[in-house]
Amino acid sequence: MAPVKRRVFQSKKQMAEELAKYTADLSSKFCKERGIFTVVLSGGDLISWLWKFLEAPYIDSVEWSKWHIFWVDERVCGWDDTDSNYKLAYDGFLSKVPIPAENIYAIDNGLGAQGNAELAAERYEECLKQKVNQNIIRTYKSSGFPQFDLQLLGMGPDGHMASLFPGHDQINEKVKWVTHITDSPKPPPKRITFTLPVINCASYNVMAVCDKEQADSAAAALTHTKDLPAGRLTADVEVVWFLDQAAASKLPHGWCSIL
Ligand SMILES: O=C1O[C@H](COP(=O)(O)O)[C@@H](O)[C@H](O)[C@H]1O
Repeated sequence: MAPVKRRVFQSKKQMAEELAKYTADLSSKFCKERGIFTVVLSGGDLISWLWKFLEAPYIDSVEWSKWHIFWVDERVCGWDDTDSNYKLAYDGFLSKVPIPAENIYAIDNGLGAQGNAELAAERYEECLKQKVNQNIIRTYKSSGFPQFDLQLLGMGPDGHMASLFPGHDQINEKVKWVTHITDSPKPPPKRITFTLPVINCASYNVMAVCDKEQADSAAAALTHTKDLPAGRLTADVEVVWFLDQAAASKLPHGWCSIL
C-alpha cells in the first residue's frame, strides 16, 4: 500500500503554491513518459486552490495540450447548473488554461439535466472504458480498473470523499467503475461518483483539506479512529494530504511538520 504523507501549510496561499508545484512536477513526469497526463478533479473548495496555475511559471510552462481532465464525482445536473462540478471547474480553471476541449470529459449534459443518475453513471463509465481502449487512460495491473495519473480530491466535514458518504453503501461497490447516489446527505441528492477501487488505483492521490470545520474528520481519517471514506484513501504510488494548520489542528502532536 502506498505511503500516506501529510503536508501542513501555514496558509491556503502556501498550500495552493505547493499544490501547483506538486502537480506541475507530475505533469512533467507523465508528459515525458507517455505524452499524456490524466488528471481527475473534484468539486467543492479544490478549484479555488488552483489559481496558481493561472500565473507564471505554470501558465506558460505546463504542457496543457497533453492534459486529459475527468471528474471523480459530479452532481446530476446540466453543465450550466450552479451545482455542477463541471461548471465550477470550467469557470474557475478550465476556461483559463489551454486544455483542448476534446480532452475534457464531463458528465453527459443531457442525462445530467434530466436528473437520470443511474444512466449518467453508466454513460460516464462507458466514456472511461472508451478512453482506456484508446490508451488515454492506463489500467491498473491485472485488475482492469482505470489508473489515473493524479487525482485532486477533497473531503467534507463528515469525512466524505468524492460522493462516497459515511453510512452509504456506494463505498462498498467493488465491481463498477462509476456508481450513483440519489440520497446524498449533502445537497444535491443525485450524484455520480468513482468507486473506491477506481479512486485507489490512481498513481498519485492528493487530498486537499482546509479550515477548522474539517479538523475532526481529518484527524479521524488519518488516525483511522473512525471508518470514514476519506480514511480509506490510498494509491498505487503515493497519497499526500495537503492541509492548512486549521484542518490539521486535531492531528496527534508531532504528526506533521508545518511547512
Ligand atoms: O460535494 C462535494 O464535496 C466534496 C468536498 O467538498 P469541499 O468543499 O468540502 O472540499 C468534493 O470533493 C466533491 O467533489 C463534491 O461533489
